[in-house]
Amino acid sequence: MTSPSAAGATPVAPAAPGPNQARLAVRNLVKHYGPVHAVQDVSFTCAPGEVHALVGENGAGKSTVAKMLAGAVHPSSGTIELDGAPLGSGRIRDARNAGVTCAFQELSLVPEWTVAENLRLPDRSPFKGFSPAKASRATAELLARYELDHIDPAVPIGTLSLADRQLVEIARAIAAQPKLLILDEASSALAPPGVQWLFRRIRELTATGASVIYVSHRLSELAEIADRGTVLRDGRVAGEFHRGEWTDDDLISLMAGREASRHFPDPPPLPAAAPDAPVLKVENLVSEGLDGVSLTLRPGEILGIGGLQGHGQAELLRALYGATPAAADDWQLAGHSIRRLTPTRAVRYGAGYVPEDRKREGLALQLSVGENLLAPWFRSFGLGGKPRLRREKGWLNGVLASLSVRTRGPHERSGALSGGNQQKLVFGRWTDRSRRVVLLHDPTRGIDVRAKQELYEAILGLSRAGVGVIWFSTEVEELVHVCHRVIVLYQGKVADELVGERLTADAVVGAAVGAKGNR
Ligand SMILES: Nc1ncnc2c1ncn2[C@@H]1O[C@H](COP(=O)(O)OP(=O)(O)OP(=O)(O)O)[C@@H](O)[C@H]1O
Repeated sequence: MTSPSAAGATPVAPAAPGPNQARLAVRNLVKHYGPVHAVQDVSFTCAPGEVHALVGENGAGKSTVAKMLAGAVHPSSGTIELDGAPLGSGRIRDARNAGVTCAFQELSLVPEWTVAENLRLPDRSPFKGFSPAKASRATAELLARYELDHIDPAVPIGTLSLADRQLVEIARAIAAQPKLLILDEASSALAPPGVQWLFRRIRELTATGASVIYVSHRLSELAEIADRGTVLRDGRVAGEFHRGEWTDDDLISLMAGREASRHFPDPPPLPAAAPDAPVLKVENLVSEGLDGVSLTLRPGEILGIGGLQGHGQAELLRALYGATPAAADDWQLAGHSIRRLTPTRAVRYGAGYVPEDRKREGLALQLSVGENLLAPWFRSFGLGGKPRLRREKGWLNGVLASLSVRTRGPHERSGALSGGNQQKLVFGRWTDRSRRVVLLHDPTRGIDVRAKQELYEAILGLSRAGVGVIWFSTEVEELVHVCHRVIVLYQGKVADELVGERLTADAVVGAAVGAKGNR
């Protein structure tokens, strides 16, 4: 550890590399977007075979650095060198030709194209110039080589789960055999087995001498995979850390610029005996991917949904919101008997939904922050459905402040916000709007540690206000610590229900892989 500080990390930029050490050398990088100083004077290096992490709170500048390395954004000033040759022209093609590939959290795949077509996409793809039949065969071989043979090369990529799309995105970046691979929150949609899959791929790649830039909010992943890392705060380098020489609290404090730590708050107590009428009840719910799920949700209850992605969690939440057709023997939502549910009706009855894919389903990026927060109520604003932001100013500013959304205000275009701050908007629209049931699909995905804490508090706030919460999380710890009760889905069915002493991480993971718990 190079640090003189008690926190175990150096609060200054790393020294410039020796001439033959660095594969990647980033020096004094700066990016301004008009008045926004997204990245200021950032320097770091990455050696061949090294995994270098970039960490920081939402809006700290990680993605902007990643995009400059990938050629998607032109730096305002500073230099980027790969094996001594200049990068940073702001052209993706130049970066790719130099041997840089990337996988982003916000997927760059074309939903309507097949898996095979998407894998053929980048210029440096191994399938360039192949006939469709040959490309399809090559895709199947490539998927098999990367342990992804469960994915059909011939299906449109938009029909896959977010996790599978993420795996394809990563596979595509790796298949080009880059010198430098950039993974920007590429693991955020992956459950533990998917993350281990990714680590296997990274180790194979670094064994060939390739370097990896790894952006993630999941500190446990960094401990396992990162050799070194740079902490960004407000666009600047706040410190550097080395494998095995840091603790979660060190990094969190550096990211936040103050003493901070991660803890999981306990859910508020539920009235023990009073069996309030459930705010939601379904018996034998059947839909695509769901094979007869029954559950009840009490007012104020936080019900976690566990299981590996693809076992019906997304389908369950979508069905309960009326976003996909579903039928049940008995279905009650906030006192309404349901035969057929639509999202409009679900909102009217008091339901809210945070979808899996915030960019495709959750936000209209061209609309302002305020319009996105008010989107579910557009109809109630009368003709044209455009809300008057000024009239809603108090509520809007309250939501933005309570979730610490980094924005210049309700009028800012949502597309200009960092990914984590966009995610907060999708959640924020359901707070404090007389909801009875809120359905959450992995809402802390891509969110930094401090923001997670704020989101946990916001979820607890819903619970205290009597709102029933159904929360699917890929982070098992969240389910175990912050939920009252957890049901684990396996192959579209409830495999286990865990509560009290039985609610442990091992039990959730065991049920997720189909192991029989000891009842
Ligand atoms: N196209 C843009 N126009 C204006 N401002 C932008 C643009 N892209 C990013 N920013 C701003 O630059 C800052 C850094 O954003 P960036 O996306 O790099 O953060 P980040 O650390 O990757 O955050 P997250 O963890 O939430 O993804 C933020 O204040 C963001 O609002």
